[in-house]
Amino acid sequence: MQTPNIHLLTTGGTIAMKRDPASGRVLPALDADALLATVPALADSATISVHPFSNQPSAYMGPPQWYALYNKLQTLLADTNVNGVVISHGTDTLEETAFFLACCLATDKPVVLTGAQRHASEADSDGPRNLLQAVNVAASPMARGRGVLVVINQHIFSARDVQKIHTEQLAGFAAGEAGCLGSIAQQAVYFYQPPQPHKTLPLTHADFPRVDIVAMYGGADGALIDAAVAAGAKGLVIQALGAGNTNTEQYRAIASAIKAGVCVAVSSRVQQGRVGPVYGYQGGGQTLQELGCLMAADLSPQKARIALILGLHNGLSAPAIQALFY
Ligand SMILES: NC(=O)C[C@H](N)C(=O)O
Repeated sequence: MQTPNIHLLTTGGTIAMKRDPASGRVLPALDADALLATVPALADSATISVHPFSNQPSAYMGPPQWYALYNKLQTLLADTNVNGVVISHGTDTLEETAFFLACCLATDKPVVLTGAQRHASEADSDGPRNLLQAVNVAASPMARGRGVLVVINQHIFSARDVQKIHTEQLAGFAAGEAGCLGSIAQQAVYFYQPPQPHKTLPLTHADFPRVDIVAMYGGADGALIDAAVAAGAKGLVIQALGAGNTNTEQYRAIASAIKAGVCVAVSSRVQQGRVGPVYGYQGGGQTLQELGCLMAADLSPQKARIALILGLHNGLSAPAIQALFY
């Protein structure tokens, strides 16, 4: 059997960081070749070509970097000899990059993101194992047609549902009620469900509208919502309470944001479950929906923001953006 051809696109993150002995700081250290060299066993699984994209913390990723990554992936995936792509990435915003790409990359080939919770100078860093497992998934014919995947700690997640749930533990990612799509054991890849069809949105240009996330909390007022509108936000995601609730002060600020033409989506600070028009007191989800707010289903605020950015980027109507959240 022919060895699969996998492209490894390196972006940085803890997987490529080490503690600098002089300063004691954990900093980017491994370039793409050095990262590849941390896993000699990769050569048994695939023929790998490395593509350095960046070497930075994932906190430095955002729409311009996601767009550049998307363009790079379009080129790599067009190569008919390539079986799949692995992207090494910091874990802090890994789910955002994965979701952005999942929303717009139209490909049947596996695109798999991975990272590490422990940096490369820790004796028990999880980076090499995660990288090996990500390559095994990208090389697996069973991973085709499943969109963008995330592989961490022997689990395979969909980009839509995965979330970082622990700051340090190796089992730092989960997918809430949706659960994981599959797992890896002794290098063998298992999926628990058949691939689900999903739609993608084209990226037509490099401009992405400003969309801010504003949190609701006990005693919050509308000042940050007003500030986001004044800063030029075209969209806002409210990180609401519970099933999508705010208070009177935020309700009033949201009403004036909508009047000013800003598209407002409601998400929740609670990690699992959906938002909806449940409560009818002023600021409750029902009253926010009556104002014209969209309900971001079970998407986290950071993913609802990406869906909103892409919906506005494509000039979609409010109902079409609402449909994107599902
Ligand atoms: N574990 C990690 O990769 C965290 C790191 N700060 C990053 O996201 O770049």
